[in-house]
Amino acid sequence: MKPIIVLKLGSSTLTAGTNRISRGKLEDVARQIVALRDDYHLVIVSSGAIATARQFINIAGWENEVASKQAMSAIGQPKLMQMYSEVFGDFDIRIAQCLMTYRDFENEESKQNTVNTIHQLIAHGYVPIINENDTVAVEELIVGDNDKLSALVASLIQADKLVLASDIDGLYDKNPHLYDDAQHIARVSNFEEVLPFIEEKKHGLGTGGMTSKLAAARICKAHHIEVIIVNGGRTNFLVDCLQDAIPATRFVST
Ligand SMILES: Nc1ncnc2c1ncn2[C@@H]1O[C@H](COP(=O)(O)OP(=O)(O)O)[C@@H](O)[C@H]1O
Ligand SMILES: N[C@@H](CCC(=O)OP(=O)(O)O)C(=O)O
Repeated sequence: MKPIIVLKLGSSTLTAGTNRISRGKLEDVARQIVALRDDYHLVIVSSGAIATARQFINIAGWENEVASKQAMSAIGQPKLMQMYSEVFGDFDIRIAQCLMTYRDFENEESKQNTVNTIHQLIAHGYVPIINENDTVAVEELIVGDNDKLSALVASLIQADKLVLASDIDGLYDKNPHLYDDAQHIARVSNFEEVLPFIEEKKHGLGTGGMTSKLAAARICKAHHIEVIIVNGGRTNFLVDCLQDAIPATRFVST
């Protein structure tokens, strides 16, 4: 079997900084999958269900509370998958949807069923697109942004690499949004050294930020999976980061 790359795409990458899912970004990802598919199997962990719902429904009257977000996710998820299907279909990429929760990683039977499903899909040339099942679990809605989910998926299916698309070129020695003199970090081998570098701009609920990306990298390190944080706003970001052609942060898995 070819090595597996798990690619995590968050809402900010998928919307390309706008309030709509960017078909241009989906095309960019599709083109890269085509470029890589002789060498790798691709598995996508995608947020964006709520962002998709926002562009289809009049959100006035929908409170910004967890239950409303769950309902919006249920509305947006099939529309998001429709967009993936349309755009990826133009590139002859077939897709499948898997919805999961953290609890599925605690149950041996669920874990085995998940592995079987994903391996069957990739063996038949399908790209699994995974999101949290927001109807039955709300962990990522409240505290995360699918970073941890993507790390659990990568570990479970014994992926070769996890690529986390961010809104920034990776990790710096301090938050560049807060400090002009922040220095980029290309490689990390020691987590304890970099933890103090994280200083999130937003506080409270609803942001994963670098904190959840480091948590994801920590999970993967235990399974010897390389993690790369790259700026998903760059065109061709996945292919380029694999070739070390753009700035990114690699967490070496030795
Ligand atoms: N040391 C750091 N280096 C880089 N980014 C940092 C750092 N500390 C905090 N951050 C924040 O993490 C953000 C990237 O995390 P990401 O999960 O992609 O974004 P978000 O969850 O905000 O959509 C950056 O935009 C930045 O605000
Ligand atoms: N699962 C939900 C939300 C996950 C989430 O918070 O992700 P993100 O919007 O990338 O911070 C969705 O697809 O909209």
